[in-house]
Amino acid sequence: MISLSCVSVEYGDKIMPLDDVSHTFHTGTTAVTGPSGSGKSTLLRLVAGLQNPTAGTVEIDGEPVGRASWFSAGDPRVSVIYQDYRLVPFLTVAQNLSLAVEARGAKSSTDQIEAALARVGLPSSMADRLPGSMSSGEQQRVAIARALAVESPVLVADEPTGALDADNTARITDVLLELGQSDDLTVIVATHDLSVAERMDQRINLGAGLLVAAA
Ligand SMILES: Nc1ncnc2c1ncn2[C@@H]1O[C@H](COP(=O)(O)OP(=O)(O)OP(=O)(O)O)[C@@H](O)[C@H]1O
Repeated sequence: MISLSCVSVEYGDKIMPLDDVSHTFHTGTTAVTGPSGSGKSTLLRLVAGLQNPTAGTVEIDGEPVGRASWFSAGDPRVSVIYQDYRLVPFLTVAQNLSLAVEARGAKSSTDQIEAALARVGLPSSMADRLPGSMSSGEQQRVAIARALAVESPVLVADEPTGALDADNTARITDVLLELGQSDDLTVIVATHDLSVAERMDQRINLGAGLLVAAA
């Protein structure tokens, strides 16, 4: 359970995308929608511990999210998935996953990497491919597998289908839904795509600094 209590974020020039927002995210998938600039990415960064709120608190299971600093890669309980995948282009799929695991101070194994790939529907034969030789949808699956390999209970995905066609959007949405339903993960997805948002278990909408639960 992720709790935001009275959270505000103010940037310079009095830009205040989040103004005294409180919300609880439960296991399963939640879509965060709202117009461009409404604070969706800001909200995800707060949950991931990549940015501190100006006011208020963010907690995961009652423990504060790690304070963001130049020395921190964010809260280890949270993995971030980006629209542009952010895979290291000169490392194989397996090496990309190992790097993420080892950056968190753990040891990676072939079994663990193949299991993470299988959970997103990729065969182990893809482990030795370079990202550039894969389709956009496959690269996004690798990025999700990387997030799974580090075994974080929380996934935040910032426009994960923004660069994908309709078929791949549907497939990646299937993967995220499956992770929320069968793996008991808390998955928060910022999206402009209402076809993605509609399929999530819960939806919230941001606008004018406020957060409104959506149907
Ligand atoms: N580091 C920053 N410094 C100053 N202003 C910022 C910073 N980061 C975000 N903002 C501003 O805060 C507001 C919210 O930005 P954010 O990226 O969270 O919105 P968003 O809903 O994710 O937008 P989009 O859908 O276009 O990605 C915007 O007006 C943005 O310009």
